[in-house]
Amino acid sequence: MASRMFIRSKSIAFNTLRTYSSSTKLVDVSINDKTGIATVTMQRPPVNSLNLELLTELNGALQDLGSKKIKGAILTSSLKTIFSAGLDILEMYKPKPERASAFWTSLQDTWLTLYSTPYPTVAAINGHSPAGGCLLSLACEYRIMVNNYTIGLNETKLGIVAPFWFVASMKNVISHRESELALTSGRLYKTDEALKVGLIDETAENKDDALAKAEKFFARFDAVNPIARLLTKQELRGETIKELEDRKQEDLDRFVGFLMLPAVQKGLDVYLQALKKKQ
Ligand SMILES: CC/C=C\C/C=C\C/C=C\C/C=C/C(=O)SCCNC(=O)CCNC(=O)[C@H](O)C(C)(C)COP(=O)(O)OP(=O)(O)OC[C@H]1O[C@@H](n2cnc3c(N)ncnc32)[C@H](O)[C@@H]1OP(=O)(O)O
Repeated sequence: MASRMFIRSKSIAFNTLRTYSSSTKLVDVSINDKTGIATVTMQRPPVNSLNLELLTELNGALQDLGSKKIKGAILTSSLKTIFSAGLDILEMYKPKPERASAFWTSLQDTWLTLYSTPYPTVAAINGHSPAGGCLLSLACEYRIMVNNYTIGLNETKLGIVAPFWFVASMKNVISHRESELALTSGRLYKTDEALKVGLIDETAENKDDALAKAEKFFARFDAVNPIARLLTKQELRGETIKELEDRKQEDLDRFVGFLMLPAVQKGLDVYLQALKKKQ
């Protein structure tokens, strides 16, 4: 990507641990030379809502890492209290059909990339993570969440329906029963509740603690053959990936068609007004 800036800073004393860094406006990537761990940071204030541009940059960054020799990648946020507020509602509210198509395709592609990375992935969830934010976390292999935030697929609360691959992502992590209860009611779990049902794997005191715990997770693979690890991951995730690949166009058509329904637009309008009135 033309706007991407590559910096190699081996000789800079204060930055010796970040020998590779690639930063776009919305996504920062740094690779720690000592540990081989990449940190991918979403940085779209105020809430890291996922719009076309953020998703495109995120997908590009995750794909670039596939060609590097890294031990693993951590997905996190630059914001103090929010991992990601999910899909940018403004991409769905009164959308132009071409923009809505490009937006949804970029979400499908980002999920496909993240769900199938050759390198291990951890979501360091350092803030609230509703809906699309939860989806990104679910696409990682391991989730570590800072205390006192919320996470879940709350789509029904917006009057919208989580597509089949959102549901599959959830069901591949927590039980079918718990998924049904959570998705139909649009439940957002607090960090400790998410741990109890297995939606997250560990809790953390703060972001630094989450990053340190992520490093320990990657260390589990020190004695594991990387090809065996990857083939096992593919075996476990392949069916879900194939289903979206096979039904990509159908899923896109459903999304765009769904957005054009007056009742859906009305629901989004009410939700947006409620968000604004909150202050
Ligand atoms: C059959 C099926 C076929 C097709 C399916 C069709 C449709 C399904 C499609 C998609 C699934 C959708 C997935 C999603 O991700 S929808 C988004 C869900 N997200 C949320 O519900 C989160 C909403 N936000 C919040 O709860 C809070 O903002 C949050 C807890 C994240 C942060 O709270 P805080 O108090 O720190 O900030 P706020 O003052 O609330 O927000 C600041 C600012 O940001 C705006 N905002 C917040 N979230 C979003 C968002 N997701 N998109 C756009 N804008 C957002 C908020 O309005 C404030 O704006 P302003 O007042 O102008 O400052």
